[in-house]
Amino acid sequence: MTDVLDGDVAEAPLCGGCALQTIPLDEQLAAKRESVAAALRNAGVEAEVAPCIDAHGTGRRRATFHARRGEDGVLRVGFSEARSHRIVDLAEHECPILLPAVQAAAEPVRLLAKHLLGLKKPIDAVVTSTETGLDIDLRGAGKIPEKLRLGLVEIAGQTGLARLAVHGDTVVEMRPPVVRFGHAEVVPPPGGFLQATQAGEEVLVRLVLEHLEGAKQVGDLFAGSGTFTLRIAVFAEVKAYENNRDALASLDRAWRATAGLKRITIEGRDLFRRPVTTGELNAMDAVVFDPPRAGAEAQAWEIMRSRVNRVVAVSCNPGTFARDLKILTEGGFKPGIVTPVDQFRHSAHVEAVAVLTR
Ligand SMILES: C[S@@+](CC[C@H](N)C(=O)[O-])C[C@H]1O[C@@H](n2cnc3c(N)ncnc32)[C@H](O)[C@@H]1O
Repeated sequence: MTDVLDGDVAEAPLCGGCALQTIPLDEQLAAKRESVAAALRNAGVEAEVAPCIDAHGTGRRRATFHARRGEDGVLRVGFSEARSHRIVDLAEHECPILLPAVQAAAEPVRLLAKHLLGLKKPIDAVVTSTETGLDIDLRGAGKIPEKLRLGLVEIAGQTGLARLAVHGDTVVEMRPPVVRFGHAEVVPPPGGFLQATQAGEEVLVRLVLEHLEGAKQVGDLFAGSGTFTLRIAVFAEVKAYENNRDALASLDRAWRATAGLKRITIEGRDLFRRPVTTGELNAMDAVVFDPPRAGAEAQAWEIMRSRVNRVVAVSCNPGTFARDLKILTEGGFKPGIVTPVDQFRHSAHVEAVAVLTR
């Protein structure tokens, strides 16, 4: 079953990001569930794995487009072809996974990349659809000469972008690009992390909040701009840790501007090098962690040695998820049901949420 996720399928689709496009959806979901179950079995973790929840919803609200000039001199904007550097141009192909607003962002990106053609650099554009319009962060351009920056501002205005940034530095903000986490309005940093689909965010939040029921002091580790923190703060005080200080500043501003939330304290910290210590953890009655693909190994050891007795683990990598859960089980934690969540339709990616108690 997991072979399906290797993407080695007959009639592989044109675009490399969607290796599973020809596989029926129920088989994709079954294979994703099995990849989580297999990773847990291989790590020696005994846990029941629920069916995979389809969280594609209305589509991906965030994508990275490549803008490249081909050997024929034509500028193309889109995704890489399977096993190739050629670009599948979004002007010629409708992408089956993107929100329409994100698909439409290919045209502003084309104008922006065309404007920067003289730099002869491969440009990537991180595109996010927000409540107030498109937020685009261009990467790969290096330092932009002032004259070219003015042109970028003009194109952003003509195409109605909410915000345009280059390498995370805002070039122009026509309107703050707002996303809503519960009651809080958040303006994430340019290119900052957001769950890939709105439906995915809602499913992950629902599971995390269910697993935290009754907690009063919660640690949110790898908190980003506060996807979980700002919802948890409705019923518990939260300490949020994250190494992206701009994301934490967005979280903090949103907390200060939102009535009715309990106290949130933030700390910028590299949790791989300096995990939250047992002493700090002992003041919490539950911890959530949602690390990048490398997982939360150093953090799992600290939690295992602490007096915390409830952990909610969220992950985008079954292998490191299983490894981290194994560490926790060695400290006496027992996993409850593990729920796989699919917000990356047609790709091999899968997320999982588990609660562990002792
Ligand atoms: C999968 S995202 C989850 C973010 C947040 N929980 C959410 O749902 O929006 C992982 C987060 O870990 C942060 N991160 C990556 N490496 C880190 C590290 N070494 N220490 C602390 N945070 C890190 C990233 O900046 C990102 O915000």
